[in-house]
Amino acid sequence: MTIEQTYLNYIDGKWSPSLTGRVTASINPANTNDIVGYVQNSDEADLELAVSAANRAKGAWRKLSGAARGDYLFKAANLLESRIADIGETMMREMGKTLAECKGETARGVAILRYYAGEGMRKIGDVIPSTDNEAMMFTTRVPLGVVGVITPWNFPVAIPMWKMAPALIYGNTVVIKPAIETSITAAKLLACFEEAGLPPGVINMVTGDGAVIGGGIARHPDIQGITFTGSNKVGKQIGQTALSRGAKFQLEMGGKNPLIVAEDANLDLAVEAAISGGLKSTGQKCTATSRILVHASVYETFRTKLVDQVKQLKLGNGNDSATWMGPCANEKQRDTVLSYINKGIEEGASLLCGGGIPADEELKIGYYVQPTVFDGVTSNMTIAQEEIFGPVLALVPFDNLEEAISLANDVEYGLSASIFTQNIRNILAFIADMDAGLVRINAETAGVELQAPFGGMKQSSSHSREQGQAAIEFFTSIKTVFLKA
Ligand SMILES: NC(=O)C1=CN([C@@H]2O[C@H](COP(=O)(O)OP(=O)(O)OC[C@H]3O[C@@H](n4cnc5c(N)ncnc54)[C@H](O)[C@@H]3O)[C@@H](O)[C@H]2O)C=CC1
Ligand SMILES: O=C(O)CCC(=O)C(=O)O
Repeated sequence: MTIEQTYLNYIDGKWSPSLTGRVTASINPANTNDIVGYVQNSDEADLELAVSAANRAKGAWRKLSGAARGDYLFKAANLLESRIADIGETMMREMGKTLAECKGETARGVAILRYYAGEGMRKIGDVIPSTDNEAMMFTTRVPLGVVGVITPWNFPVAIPMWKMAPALIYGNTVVIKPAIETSITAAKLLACFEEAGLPPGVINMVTGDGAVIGGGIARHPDIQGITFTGSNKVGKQIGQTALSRGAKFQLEMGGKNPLIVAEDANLDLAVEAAISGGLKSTGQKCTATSRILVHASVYETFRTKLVDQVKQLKLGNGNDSATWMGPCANEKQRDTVLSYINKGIEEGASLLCGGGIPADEELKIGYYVQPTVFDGVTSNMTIAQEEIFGPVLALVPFDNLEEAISLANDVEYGLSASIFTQNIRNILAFIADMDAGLVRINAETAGVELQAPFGGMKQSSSHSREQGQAAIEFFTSIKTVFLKA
């Protein structure tokens, strides 16, 4: 059904096959008969070439003005904008979310690029009064050098962009290892930078196995900074490896995000937010809602409305405009989600809807899981504690807001959290006491804005922040200058 193309690594300004001679198929999770293309299954020798190229390019790139680097990013943004349809479709075929979501995310990639292109013209330091009145003291910022970017499959454009664009604008060169599942989408992003004329070696891509190429990035002595989004397990390994050799690292990892529905909430809006925040992208967002804490007085009404609407969600291939929810992104993810559902049942939660693979014959060719809602979930259950990364919602009742916030905080994660209420006291208590890097009032837990800092508390991140102007903190070092005639 497709003309399968082979996509290459991008190293030192050239597209090249891996030295291994091996490729891996990128499979459409909505239809496993559809091979999107083949990507390079590289090894450390390929990574070595990419790091050497980035190392050679870094001196000239950092010497350019921020405005000159910004011009390249503006050009890449225009190219990406002109390819939203193609890149959105490629993303949809590689990881399964709906075409509308994929095109929307690609447009978000354009906006991220333009935002950071503009950053090239903004201030990078402060003047600080010296105790010596004949001296001048100020800060400036310098790039780290070569930055390794390790990205997941759930946001194949936005996450690489919000890491690569600030890395580049602040004067670093880049070696990216995208998730193997979405490496063709990544190759199409790299083509935008190539055609924007970025000098050879400034941006490089090596595709392959996580432990080999991602692990190689973490270990490589010529990579000064590593930025990662993905699982806690891998993030922690990368952090430890980077720390042991003194490299800077930034980790964005999991979430177990609560949505609190207070007794005065607008229940229709809260249901809409629970469905959109919990089930869009098949629940595969680190900001996805996974626990819904509902005041006892509105619990039954909320539960009925929620389940009625979840039952109506249409599953299918993201290329069908009637589809609301696509498949899980890969077989392993589908199996993980199913094993969490089974665990929920074993541990005594009641299944209200969903709970398995859909029966529809046409969905048998993909990694689909029914949108699932559990009732009677208590905080000690696995499904209330661990990140599922799938279309599973757990309902938990509460009697007062203090109890709700305490339940909401009773997990190892602290990424995002929402409350639906009209009560200013509730809102203020939630803002003050909720342990999350992103707190949202009368809005769903997912959906971050590119101009604002993003990151989590507790086990959700390495306590750094990405996006907006916060990105400068990771991608540069401060140099304090004391100047006297
Ligand atoms: N925070 C988020 O947005 C994401 C969270 N996850 C969580 O992780 C779970 C597993 O998903 P995976 O795709 O397997 O995540 P993962 O953490 O294995 O993969 C993320 C990235 O790290 C790379 N990687 C894998 N092993 C590595 C290693 N040893 N050293 C360096 N890099 C390595 C992968 O190739 C990919 O590029 C999901 O079920 C979900 O809970 C997954 C993707 C995104
Ligand atoms: O909610 C969003 O837009 C961002 C989510 C995210 O960063 C993630 O899932 O990794």
